[in-house]
Amino acid sequence: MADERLIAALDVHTMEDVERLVTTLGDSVSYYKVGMELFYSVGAQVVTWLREQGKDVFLDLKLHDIPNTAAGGICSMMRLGATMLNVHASGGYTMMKTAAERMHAEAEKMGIACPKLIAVTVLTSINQEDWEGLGQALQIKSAVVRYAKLAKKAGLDGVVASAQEAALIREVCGEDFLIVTPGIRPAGSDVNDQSRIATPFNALKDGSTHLVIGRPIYASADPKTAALKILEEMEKVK
Ligand SMILES: O=C(O)c1cc(=O)[nH]c(=O)n1[C@@H]1O[C@H](COP(=O)(O)O)[C@@H](O)[C@H]1O
Repeated sequence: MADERLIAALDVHTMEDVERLVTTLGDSVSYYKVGMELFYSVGAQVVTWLREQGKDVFLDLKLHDIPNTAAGGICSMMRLGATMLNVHASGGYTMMKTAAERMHAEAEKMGIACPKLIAVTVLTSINQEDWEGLGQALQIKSAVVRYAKLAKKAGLDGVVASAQEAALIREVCGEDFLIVTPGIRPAGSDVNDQSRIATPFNALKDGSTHLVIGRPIYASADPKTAALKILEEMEKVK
């Protein structure tokens, strides 16, 4: 049966691929992530279709712009009916706060449920070397916690962060804060382009509330069995 903590990433670019994967996974997955590859290819119809199948949708378009533009983009995404949306925390406190306030006001005006708004901290593909190459002086962990605190202060519901920072974020941002974690790799699977990775078990144990998992499921020869194995591992942390 589905576990709402699992968000399967639909990193494909046709509706046929989406329909095939969602049908194959059936009741085992109830929450999907639509990212830029799919959204830029097929548009809003994928969100509508997933909602019609009774699925929750994390619309991951990682907005990063001036406050007015990012807030307008978030409101447009909200009108599509997604469950969760995101911006980059590096867009700054004012951008995050403006986006959250406008989203809440617009949801109230429309009389619809407000989606969760979360902030991407430091991408899970970034390692310490990449990070220093950007001229960043803080350790990645310290930067992630700083971004998480800013996101919380700005009124966001949580962050995207690796499992390696989850325990610290939980300590600083409290129990209700969402920690959505990509870079999940079951033991023995390919790391691909990720850097700060963890197994499903360790991520949940360290405080992640949701696991975003792409290739270990959709690129597997048998996606349903891969998902069921991950769900079995997740069951061990309740
Ligand atoms: O916002 C995201 O979802 C995200 C943030 C991040 O820091 N790292 C990251 O991998 N992601 C997304 O999570 C998914 C991970 O996919 P896999 O590496 O294939 O499991 C991809 O769709 C990424 O776009």
